[in-house]
Amino acid sequence: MGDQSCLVVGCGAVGILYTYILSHHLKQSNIYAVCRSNHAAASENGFRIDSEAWGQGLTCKPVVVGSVGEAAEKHGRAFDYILVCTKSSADPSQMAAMLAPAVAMGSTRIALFQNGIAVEDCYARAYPTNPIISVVVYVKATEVAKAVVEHNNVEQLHLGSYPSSAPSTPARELGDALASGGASVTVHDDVQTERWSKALINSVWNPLSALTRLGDGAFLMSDDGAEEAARVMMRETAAIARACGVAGIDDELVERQLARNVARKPVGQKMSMYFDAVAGRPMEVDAIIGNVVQLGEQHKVPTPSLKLLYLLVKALNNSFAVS
Ligand SMILES: NC(=O)C1=CN([C@@H]2O[C@H](COP(=O)(O)OP(=O)(O)OC[C@H]3O[C@@H](n4cnc5c(N)ncnc54)[C@H](OP(=O)(O)O)[C@@H]3O)[C@@H](O)[C@H]2O)C=CC1
Ligand SMILES: CC(C)(CO)C(=O)C(=O)O
Repeated sequence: MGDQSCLVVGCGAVGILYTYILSHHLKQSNIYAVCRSNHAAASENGFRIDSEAWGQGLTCKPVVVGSVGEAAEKHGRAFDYILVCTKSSADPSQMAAMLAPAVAMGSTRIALFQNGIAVEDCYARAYPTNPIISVVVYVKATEVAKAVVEHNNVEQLHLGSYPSSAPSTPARELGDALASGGASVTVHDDVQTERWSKALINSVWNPLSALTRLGDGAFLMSDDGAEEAARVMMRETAAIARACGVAGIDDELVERQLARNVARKPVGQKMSMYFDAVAGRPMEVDAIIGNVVQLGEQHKVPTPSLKLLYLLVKALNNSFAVS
């Protein structure tokens, strides 16, 4: 991948972390970063990361652009890789269409560094002959100032091709590049098990965090019935995963994931949806819970608790547009 080119779309917390990682492997002049609100700061100073895992004051200077079109024009040809690191709160089909000037049909590898379920679908539909790489991201990182990211010591990526029947080489090669830059990477033949394993957490705890404004531990302390309510919703997500044919998502895994929340009593962790909610920003409602509920309906899985959680968080999201 050394001489290859990469376009990063969505240069917030996750985009900046993995631009930095790739800058160890690719020439910085071959890495283009589409920046919006942090365009001025990134153009002037590049990206800066303070990480408990990797060190303080880390920097990299990709080619900063304001749009995908500008990137394609400056680069003069399509990119070998596109990393999509936006939140999937906007219409994903619009985001997929937006990539077009930078994509060589059939060859540009499009990697989605995003939370949620079925986030790959729009990209696979828009670019049916391109390799799509699904990336499940475990980090805790925040853009604390324009183009400056704070990252704790958690970092783990799970990669796989989408659909899982597609050739695994693109995911393996991107995995090798990220690992050689210092990321912790596991490449899977079927990454959907990892996606759904994380969805057990995100589909339940992100909406709970946004609606209650509590960390997971504090939610669990709020009532004797809180743990059972969370378990029921996580089990509903697991049942949908199984109905979709995803292996390894059983109630034992639900208990292992729930144990992490329980261990964080009495305060715990607030999820990304909480931070979007308090800022009144659009939340990743469809990707994180809406698509899960929809798949449940398609497969006729009864999910009364998860559906109620979805309706509540969707209404909260709508309130940001009207208030
Ligand atoms: N941060 C974390 O710890 C984790 C995040 N994730 C997931 O990773 C994904 C990215 O999250 P994160 O990095 O935190 O999000 P951020 O909000 O920090 O960054 C998103 C970036 O995307 C940019 N963006 C949005 N739309 C566009 C667009 N149309 N064109 C160009 N840029 C755009 C935003 O620009 P602007 O500032 O102008 O809005 C922002 O810079 C999400 O799916 C999230 O759920 C997963 C695990 C952990
Ligand atoms: C669960 C967590 C914190 C993991 O990174 C996350 O994905 C989120 O907050 O959306």
